[in-house]
Amino acid sequence: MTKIMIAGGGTLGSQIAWQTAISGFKVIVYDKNESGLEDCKKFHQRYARIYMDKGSDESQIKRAIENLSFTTDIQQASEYVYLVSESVPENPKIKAAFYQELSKHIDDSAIITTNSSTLLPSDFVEFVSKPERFLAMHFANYIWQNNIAEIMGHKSTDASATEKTIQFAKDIGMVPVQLNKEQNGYILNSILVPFVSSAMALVANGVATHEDVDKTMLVSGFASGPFQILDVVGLETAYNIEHHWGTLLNDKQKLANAAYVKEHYLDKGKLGIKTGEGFYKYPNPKFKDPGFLK
Ligand SMILES: NC(=O)c1ccc[n+]([C@@H]2O[C@H](COP(=O)([O-])OP(=O)(O)OC[C@H]3O[C@@H](n4cnc5c(N)ncnc54)[C@H](O)[C@@H]3O)[C@@H](O)[C@H]2O)c1
Repeated sequence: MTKIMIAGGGTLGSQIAWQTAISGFKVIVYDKNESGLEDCKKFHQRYARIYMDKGSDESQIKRAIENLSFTTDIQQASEYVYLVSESVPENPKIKAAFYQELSKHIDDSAIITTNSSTLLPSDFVEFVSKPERFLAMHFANYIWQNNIAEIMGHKSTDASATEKTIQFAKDIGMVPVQLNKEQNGYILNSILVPFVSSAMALVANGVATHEDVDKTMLVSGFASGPFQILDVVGLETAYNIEHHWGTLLNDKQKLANAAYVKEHYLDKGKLGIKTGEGFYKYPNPKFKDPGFLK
């Protein structure tokens, strides 16, 4: 059976792993931290319930669980792998170190994909052993309903690696969209990141509360408010993006957004839905109150 390696078992890696396993592939989740693997297994219990609510039967759930294995050993994870999907933190140093380590163990025939939200495959090309088999395959949070896969190569990605990645995306139930050239943030995050970043600026600058920002967008016809989205994304990832791009572009507002999120949320262990609290408290966030939009 075709074996897929998911690197990083956090918010997105856990979802890609589950979706891949329930689609019939053997999946090994590699995480540097034992706690990352434990969290991943807990996320999977939640996804099992969500998928059953969406119509999966018990035998499909059982098969997904049987298809999944977990390790902190990158050498073991790399054996006989057809495709790697990387979801380690949105931090260039961490990703570069991961690719350097992976390159020591992975077979030359494997396709290697990054799920980075805003970085480019060409940022990491020097750290992978076979650049021609390296590209981005970017998923969206809540993979079971937001089933997009943005496929984006760099200048020397082989057409055959791209085609195989598109086929894999289809095989796991995604709608693949191929970009014509590299773009930080692909299509989705080229639009979404400025949206949530502007919302963070309003709150960090004391213009409005996060609740009033969300209320404004919801009453104006948006399906979700930016702070609802940020809690789903996870505030560590939001912080990493604002901090990285703020530093690189010398963008003081992005750095102020990052500092605000760190002080008020990360330092207090409030990382979003995954820890039960971010901008809102779960399972009964304020935006679910009947009077929220009044
Ligand atoms: N959260 C989202 O909504 C979202 C959506 C699309 C893409 N992404 C991208 O996916 C990637 C992961 O984001 P996330 O939100 O899942 O992060 P996360 O913080 O929830 O999970 C990261 C996981 O990686 C593990 N890890 C840390 N260093 C590692 C290493 N060197 N090797 C292996 N594992 C390591 C951590 O233990 C953790 O389990 C980022 O590049 C992010 O931009 C995130």
